[in-house]
Amino acid sequence: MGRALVGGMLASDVVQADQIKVVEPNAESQAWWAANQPGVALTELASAVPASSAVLIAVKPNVVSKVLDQPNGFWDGKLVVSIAAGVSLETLSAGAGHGRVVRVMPNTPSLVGAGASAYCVGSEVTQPDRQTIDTLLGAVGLAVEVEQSQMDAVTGLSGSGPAYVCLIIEALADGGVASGLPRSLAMKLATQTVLGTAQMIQQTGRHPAELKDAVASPGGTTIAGLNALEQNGVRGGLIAAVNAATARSKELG
Ligand SMILES: NC(=O)C1=CN([C@@H]2O[C@H](COP(=O)(O)OP(=O)(O)OC[C@H]3O[C@@H](n4cnc5c(N)ncnc54)[C@H](O)[C@@H]3O)[C@@H](O)[C@H]2O)C=CC1
Ligand SMILES: O=C(O)[C@@H]1CCC=N1
Repeated sequence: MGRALVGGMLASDVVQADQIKVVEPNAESQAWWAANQPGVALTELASAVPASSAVLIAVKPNVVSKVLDQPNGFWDGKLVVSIAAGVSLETLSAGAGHGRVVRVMPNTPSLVGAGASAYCVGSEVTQPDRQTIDTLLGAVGLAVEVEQSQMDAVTGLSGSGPAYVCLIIEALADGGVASGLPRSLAMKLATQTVLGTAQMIQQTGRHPAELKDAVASPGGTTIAGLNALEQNGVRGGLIAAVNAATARSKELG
């Protein structure tokens, strides 16, 4: 996720590579950064943080406290931003030793500038800090401020959502193959159908139910397909997916 965010921010020109330092202990991942983002410096936490105004923590949730556990005063004056699922503002504040902390839930389409991020802020976050966050996240897609109480549900919906949509696209393509289309054509058509439908909903502002009804001719093909979806519980399955991921985000916290 850190790669997607940095990649999207660099592509949008909102930051330059020489403004970013990456701390990454894993050798394979270091090699990825060197090969794919050669302008970004790889360094250690002890030298990166004192030279920076803001820090983005993009490690697994159970590693956040370990990263924050540094000598007294280490995080003073730094805007500390975490994207870890379930890790609360209170945990971030306790670790950083101050309330200038931000909890973000981004998603992977940030890599192509089409992300959806929601964030909530700690007690000492200033208006300019908010603008910094809006600028950085806004450069890679939609950025909205929410209440912390909404963060687990955001995680279950938009944070995990790209995986659900990938599964749906893959399954649509499988259906095309099952019905006789070559794999590459089926994948192209499935992907463009999901992209185009999302754009149509966004640009027309019309309710998905209305746009769905407009596709379904009486006695036609679409209503036969919709009937199969309802019989197989697709609607309930997606609702259950968001609920399960929301519950897991609560557990991680
Ligand atoms: N993958 C996703 O779509 C999303 C992930 N997130 C959050 O982003 C965080 C990272 O998730 P992923 O990118 O999926 O995991 P990942 O395992 O791909 O990335 C974590 C990275 O942290 C590095 N790391 C481990 N210990 C470290 C340390 N002490 N200092 C610096 N780096 C260290 C690892 O080597 C690895 O490269 C998680 O907290 C997750 O909840 C949030 C939104 C979406
Ligand atoms: O699966 C996860 O835990 C992370 C958080 C949201 C998306 N990926």
